[in-house]
Amino acid sequence: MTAELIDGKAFAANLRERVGDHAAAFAEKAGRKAGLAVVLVGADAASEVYVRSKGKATVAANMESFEHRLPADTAEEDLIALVERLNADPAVDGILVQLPLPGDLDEQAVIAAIDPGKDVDGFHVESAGRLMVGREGFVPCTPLGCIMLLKDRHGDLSGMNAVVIGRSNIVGKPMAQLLLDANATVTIAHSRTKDLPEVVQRADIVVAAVGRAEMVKADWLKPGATVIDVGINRLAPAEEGAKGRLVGDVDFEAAKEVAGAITPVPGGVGPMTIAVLLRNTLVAAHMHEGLDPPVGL
Ligand SMILES: Nc1nc(=O)c2c([nH]1)NC[C@@H]1CN(c3ccc(C(=O)N[C@@H](CCC(=O)O)C(=O)O)cc3)C=[N+]21
Repeated sequence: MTAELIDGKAFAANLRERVGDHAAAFAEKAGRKAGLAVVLVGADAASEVYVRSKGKATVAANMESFEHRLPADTAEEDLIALVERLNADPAVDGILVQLPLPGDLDEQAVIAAIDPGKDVDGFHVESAGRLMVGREGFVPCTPLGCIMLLKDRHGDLSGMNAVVIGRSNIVGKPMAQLLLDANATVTIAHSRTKDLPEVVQRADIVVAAVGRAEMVKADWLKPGATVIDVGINRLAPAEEGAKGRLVGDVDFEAAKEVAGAITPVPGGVGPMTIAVLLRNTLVAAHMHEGLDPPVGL
């Protein structure tokens, strides 16, 4: 058996297209475009790539992109002062501070400075709290993208056994909450979990978000399971000067012979993250203008 590929890239392109249409309508109504500010501290090469592709996708979706690049040795108070300026700027609907932050900048302190109404990453404690208690708020982009893919494939997730591997604040924990809200039976596994293969064996849905290349093996999977691979790991290049291959947290080649459906890396969850970021920004813009957020995005 060969698993169906879950084409996150195509799903994301479709979502970006719909966001773009709604964003054009928003600009007509509001007399301004929705705006996303991205703050990059330091010059991490991978972060540069993400920030550039976010900027391009933002403009392509009829929104305004504001990029702020600060040196790696920026003082925390200066970074927070920038966030506060963006909070006060009516052209900015969403603020994303690219993580991880270099040096000993306190990520929690910086995120806490973001106006929760502009927290399109969903990383603020207010956003996390709202998600946990079931109130409206911004949901982190990667897990929201994953649940969109799962609902698209399965419709109703009620009663399904879901195993989330990883317990980060940005993926594992919100992912588990979203699955719980969808009435799945949820297990969160992590580095201290005993007999992970046995835990994964019971799962109808596996979400792998550990950040370890090809860690999840095919023979752990229940045949027919749906596998969402959040990992983006670059393997060491075979030859000098070459770029290493990008792989997920799942041993894809073997897993696709057991799974019912699986996301590839690249082209799976990654593109969804950016599409959902644009979606969240457009929702924020509607709220800032007192307009009803677009339905069905
Ligand atoms: N505050 C904050 N918010 C973030 O959302 C955030 C962040 N910090 N820091 C870095 C991570 C990483 N991230 C990705 C987004 C898109 C792809 C993506 O589109 N990946 C492509 C491949 C890209 C490639 O070739 O490197 C894919 O999977 O097909 C990957 C990773 C958002 N992040």
